[in-house]
Amino acid sequence: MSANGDATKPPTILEKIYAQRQQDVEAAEATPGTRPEEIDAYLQMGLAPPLIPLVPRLRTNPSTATASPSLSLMAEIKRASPSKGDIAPHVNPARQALLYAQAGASVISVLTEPTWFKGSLLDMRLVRQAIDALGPARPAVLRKEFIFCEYQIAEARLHGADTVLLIVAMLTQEQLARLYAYSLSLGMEPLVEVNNAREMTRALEVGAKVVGVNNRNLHDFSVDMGTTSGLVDMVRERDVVLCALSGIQGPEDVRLYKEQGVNAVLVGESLMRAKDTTAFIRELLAWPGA
Ligand SMILES: O=C(O)c1ccccc1NCC(=O)[C@H](O)[C@H](O)COP(=O)(O)O
Repeated sequence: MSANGDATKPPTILEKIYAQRQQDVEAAEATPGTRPEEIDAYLQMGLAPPLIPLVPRLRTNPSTATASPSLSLMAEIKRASPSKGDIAPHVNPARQALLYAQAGASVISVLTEPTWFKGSLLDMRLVRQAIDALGPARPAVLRKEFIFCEYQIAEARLHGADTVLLIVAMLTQEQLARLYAYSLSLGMEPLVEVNNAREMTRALEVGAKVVGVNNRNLHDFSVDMGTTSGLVDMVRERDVVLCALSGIQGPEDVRLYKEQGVNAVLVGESLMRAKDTTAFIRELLAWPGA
């Protein structure tokens, strides 16, 4: 990842996370049992659990049959974050995922970064195991990570992810195209995250079918809910699922996005802090009978 272009400036949070994750991945790749060739061997043995495809899953939710347009929920397991510190450090991710799934979430997003978000691959694996009991209508599992290499994608697939996050701001166009293609080769349509028109153009150039616009600027933490609204026109005539990510706090945010043609919302902190998760999801999405 290129630094912020000025060696005299302190690194941004995204640059710090990226540097730490590089060290973490190097350590995992050097550890007997989790070396890249071992992960590949497990995948080739068919040990990764079966996938469900992301796009059809995102096009289905409790209001699909009745409401037009309808909007899907990507519900996040988020123990902590760099901007807010601890949010729900002691959450049981499997139980939380079941609550999300039973309330109608199409995707469960699991932050697996340990240092700032207190997440892990074990959290994601437990989420997958818990929702497997729901059968083929289960939500898809998203590995929410800072991905820069094939290893992290292979690891995600082995541990039960149906999709992975690719953050355009972290990757060169060559890396983005390569990792997008690699994820597809494992059967996973990635969620490609952008924050401005230039990044949206890059996501569309590699053929992304699911694009998330992050309302949070990952360099300075500022949240601008208009970021997603400002990019809707770039995908209006395309076969792209457009998702609004970050900062969503209540039904008014969701209603506006739905009117503007946004297809899904990804919600973390406000879901983790909700006293009654199911009631909050009902209120947020206004799904009939959900
Ligand atoms: O949440 C942060 O503080 C953060 C900081 C730096 C990089 C990524 C960050 N969050 C990851 C996410 O994308 C959010 O967890 C996700 O969009 C949900 O956001 P929210 O609903 O605002 O919790």
